[in-house]
Amino acid sequence: MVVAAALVDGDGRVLVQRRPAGKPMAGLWEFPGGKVEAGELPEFALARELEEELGISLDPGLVKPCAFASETLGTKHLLLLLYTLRNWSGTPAARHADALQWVYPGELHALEMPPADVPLIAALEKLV
Ligand SMILES: Nc1nc2c([nH]c(=O)n2[C@H]2C[C@H](O)[C@@H](COP(=O)(O)OP(=O)(O)OP(=O)(O)O)O2)c(=O)[nH]1
Repeated sequence: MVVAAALVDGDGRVLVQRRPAGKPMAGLWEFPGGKVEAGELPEFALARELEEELGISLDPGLVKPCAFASETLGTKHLLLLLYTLRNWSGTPAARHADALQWVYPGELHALEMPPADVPLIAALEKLV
């Protein structure tokens, strides 16, 4: 199970990051996040991952469920839970990704994203 967040700024743009060389799906744009560890609540896993990947801190109670994807990836099955987040502390910085960008949800269609993310764009367009 993987949790990810669309950080939403005051203009209604969302943050995406580019997966670095050496990782599966390198070069694709994704929502910051990562795997939920055993015994961890999803919202706390998300707060941990966003601290590690972006250097921001957040209240796990303030993330809002947005959509999910269920997709077979090679020999594994991915359950991806996407949340939105509008309040956090700190300025996001690319600690793991090789680039960050803020885009309007409609602009996500033009980015190369993992297959599981593509159906999530429509949900974000409605919610943001
Ligand atoms: N973070 C994130 N992962 C995604 C998205 N879409 C998608 O298919 N994935 C997949 C890619 C990976 O197979 C998996 C996330 O694993 P990861 O390896 O990036 O996560 P992690 O940060 O826990 O990584 P690591 O410690 O194993 O390096 O979910 C997305 O939008 N965001």
